[in-house]
Amino acid sequence: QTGSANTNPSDSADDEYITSVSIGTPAQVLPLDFDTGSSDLWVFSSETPKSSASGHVTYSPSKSSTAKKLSGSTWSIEYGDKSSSSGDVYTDVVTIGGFSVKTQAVESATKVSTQFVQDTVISGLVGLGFDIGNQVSPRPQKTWFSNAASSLAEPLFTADLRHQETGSYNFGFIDTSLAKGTIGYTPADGSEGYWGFTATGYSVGGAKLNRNSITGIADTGTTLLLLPDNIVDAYYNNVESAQYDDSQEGVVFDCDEDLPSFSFGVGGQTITISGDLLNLTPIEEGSSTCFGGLQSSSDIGINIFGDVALKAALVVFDLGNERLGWAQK
Ligand SMILES: CSC[C@H](NC(=O)[C@H](Cc1ccccc1)OC(=O)N1CCC(N)CC1)C(=O)N[C@@H](CC1CCCCC1)[C@@H](O)COc1ccncc1
Repeated sequence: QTGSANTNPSDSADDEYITSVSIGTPAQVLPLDFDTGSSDLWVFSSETPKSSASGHVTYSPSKSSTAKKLSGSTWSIEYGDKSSSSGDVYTDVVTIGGFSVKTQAVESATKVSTQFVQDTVISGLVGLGFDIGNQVSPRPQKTWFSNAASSLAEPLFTADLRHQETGSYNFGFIDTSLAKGTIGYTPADGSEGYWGFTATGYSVGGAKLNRNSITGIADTGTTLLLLPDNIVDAYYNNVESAQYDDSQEGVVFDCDEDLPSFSFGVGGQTITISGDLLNLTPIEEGSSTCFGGLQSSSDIGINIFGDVALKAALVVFDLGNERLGWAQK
């Protein structure tokens, strides 16, 4: 069996990618953010304070004949951007891209932080990280993919995120036609719950790859490419107008600059992110100052190959072989 779901950028900055998910009987369809950087499936629900839930699609377990309360279970999660949510837990049928998991832990939010209240394009997250990262207590729950893996044709999924275009998450199969290059595989480290891996080197503007390895995570739930300061500096030294903007908390530059590409090596392949994928958006509507897609990871303590990097590739999250595959798109 397999599943295939379309995913769409949330706005002109490709800030988030939104995928429709069906929960319960009859199906309640919610727009969710698939996040390989976390391991909880949680949703805005009938238990979320009305003031917080306004503008969001919500899940009502009481309207689902297959919903069951997981009594005594609670959850609480905080993300890298300091957003947070918490609540209690139900199990229900969850269908993604035509594939159904009958008894999936659906974490219902009784509390959400301001960022989530304001972010009305999504009604929650589908964590696609490793089960060890699940935040339900007293008994941690499995992710939707972990529950699905044993019934899928192959225990893997692929992410094909695109700039201002519809992309896809495919489960149980690899559609190699989505990629131009060969898929290069490298071991994945799931010990922290993330999809950790090591890139073997990098280069700016099409130069030869150096051999400075970068250990980080492949994270669909993070917008930017977040790397060490020395790499960020080496990149922006090539951008005449680049400067650090305190209010934006990042490097900005003139929108009409021709940005160099950024390449990294992984699994014997070279993934090149074109300059225009690294020029995210004007810092404000109509501004001629743009915010960079490559920013520093120094205050997070972990390097993150987020959507800016993932958009350049077809990425295979291969749980069965504990490996990550990357192919140029
Ligand atoms: C340094 S992880 C920062 C990252 N959150 C982002 O990437 C957000 C995403 C967003 C949210 C709302 C509107 C627009 C964009 O976007 C930005 O932070 N930015 C984009 C816009 C830009 N102008 C400023 C910077 C993050 O916590 N991801 C987690 C999932 C995320 C949570 C928030 C909702 C969307 C999904 C997750 O994968 C990684 O969890 C951790 C990473 C490291 N240790 C702990 C947790």
